[in-house]
Amino acid sequence: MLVLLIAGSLLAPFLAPQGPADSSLADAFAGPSPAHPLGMDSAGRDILSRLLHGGRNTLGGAVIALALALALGVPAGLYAGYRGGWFDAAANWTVDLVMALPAMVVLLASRAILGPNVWVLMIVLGVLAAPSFFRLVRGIVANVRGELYVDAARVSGLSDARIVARHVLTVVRGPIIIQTALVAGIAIALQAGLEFLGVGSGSEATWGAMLNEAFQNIQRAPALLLWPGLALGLTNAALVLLAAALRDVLEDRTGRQTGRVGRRANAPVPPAGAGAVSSAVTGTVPPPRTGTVPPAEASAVPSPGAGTAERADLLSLRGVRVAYAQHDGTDKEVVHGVDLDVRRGEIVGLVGESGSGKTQTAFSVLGILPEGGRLSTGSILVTGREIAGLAEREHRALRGTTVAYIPQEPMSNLDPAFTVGSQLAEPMRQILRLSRKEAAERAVELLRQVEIPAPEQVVRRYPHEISGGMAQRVLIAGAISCDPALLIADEPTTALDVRVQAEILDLLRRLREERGLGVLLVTHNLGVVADLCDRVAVMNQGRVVETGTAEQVLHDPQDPYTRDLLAAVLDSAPAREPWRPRPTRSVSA
Ligand SMILES: Nc1ncnc2c1ncn2[C@@H]1O[C@H](COP(=O)(O)OP(=O)(O)OP(=O)(O)O)[C@@H](O)[C@H]1O
Repeated sequence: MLVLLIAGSLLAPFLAPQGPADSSLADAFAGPSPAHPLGMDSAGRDILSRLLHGGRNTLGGAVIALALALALGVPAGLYAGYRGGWFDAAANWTVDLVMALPAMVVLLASRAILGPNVWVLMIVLGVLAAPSFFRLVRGIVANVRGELYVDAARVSGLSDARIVARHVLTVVRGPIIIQTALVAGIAIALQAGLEFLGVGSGSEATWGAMLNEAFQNIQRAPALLLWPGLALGLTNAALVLLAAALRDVLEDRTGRQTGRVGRRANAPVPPAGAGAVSSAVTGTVPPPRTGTVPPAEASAVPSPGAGTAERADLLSLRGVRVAYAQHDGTDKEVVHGVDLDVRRGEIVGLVGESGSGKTQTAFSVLGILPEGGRLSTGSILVTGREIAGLAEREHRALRGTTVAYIPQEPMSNLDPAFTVGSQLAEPMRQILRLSRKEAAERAVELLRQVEIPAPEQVVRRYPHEISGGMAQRVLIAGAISCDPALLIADEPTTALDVRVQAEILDLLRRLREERGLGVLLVTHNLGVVADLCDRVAVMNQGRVVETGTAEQVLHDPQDPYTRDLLAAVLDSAPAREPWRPRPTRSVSA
């Protein structure tokens, strides 16, 4: 539609039956005829000709306003955002000043001073619109400037111009295109508004001037309003749709690039207040952050070929397949029919190299597959109950109470705005319906259970006041707070130093013994498996290639992939002596 409107305006001299100002008073208000398909206006001018020529002026004016706004706003925003310093301060000050001016008043004043010329008004409008581009670009560039990859580019010797062209422009280009479409719509509407109010030049045909003229004759020939109104409405609608479509395309592209990391359940908790916070702490993992419930589980059906071997009492997967919908309408399967069992009181390691499908398998049990992902077929029994195909609401009720989750990065899963105690207490108040006092007491008790010294003080601390190891214990305390039967731990020790890792593994072992918990431990660390797990399932490329007791799999691997995995462990180096403090030596001269 935009292309049609623009082409019609550009080709106006060839398409229009006559000049926009040619009039024949005898034909005033004449209806449509073969020579004048849209009829004549109050001065006997051909409406079609005025519409086409008016498009030239209206759209041309908007192009001038836009070009000026872009030329002023974008380079200034790039420079200010990238360099900062005095230019940034001065530019921000100027922009604040311009934005504080009421646009309509400035336009009216400009007309009084510079004369009633529509092009001049569009130049003034361009200056007034430039700050919106400046702010948009400056904000994005200032963020990108702090990214590690920009530092890396600087360190590798790239010039500033090259860094801006390569790393910065690619990020701001999308928002600029969207903003351009929106500002174009605003420029057209403002210009038409000015003409309608009679503030424009009046001598040139524009859609606004046509509206003005039609409005003056609304009693006599209301149909005159139709054509300029339609042209303005369609142009603005087309621009808004274009902006929306561009945003969808560009967001989709960024989503595809970053979606996987962004949607991992161990990504930072969104700033959604205590509810979201507490869910991370309890292991009641929040639903996918994209805001849409995964269509996933609803369509899952136990596969006919699901294995028939005896199924474990706590967690039992048969023939579980996870697939992601692709943009071309096809499905990409990332987990291809996994069978897995965890019995009560058992710790099962799910091992495999990065990308082998461990997390996708765990997420399918938790019902938190990222957007686009779904459990396509398979059966998942949790404490004997089939949860494949469960609605999101029912799945949520299971999380925390029956299945709890311990994420990988403890610090990013605690909200810096709340104390440890309140983050632990909130879910217990909601799920277990404990009073504030009972929940606070139980939070202290839980911290004691996970061997945090002085728990009465720790509950009052904020996450930045505790260590990474302590934060992981807090998350474990949260995970067991609502007494689940199954813990799913995703690389729970990866972010911790070796000594703390060993303590956390001891803690998991003790919890299993005391509470009879079953644990599914997602890891690629075979040392952790050897230390902690009773049984192991080895995954490769979305399939379980070997299962067995930890002893069997680690000492007598049957599958070539497992053998490769074990061979890749650098264990031939002699173990270091345990660390001991050195005896103090006296230093003699
Ligand atoms: N949102 C997604 N869309 C499409 N494919 C995905 C998505 N998330 C993961 N995958 C694919 O699923 C496969 C398995 O990923 P998964 O996260 O389960 O691996 P993993 O074994 O847990 O690896 P890691 O140890 O690195 O976390 C990978 O090939 C990955 O590319």
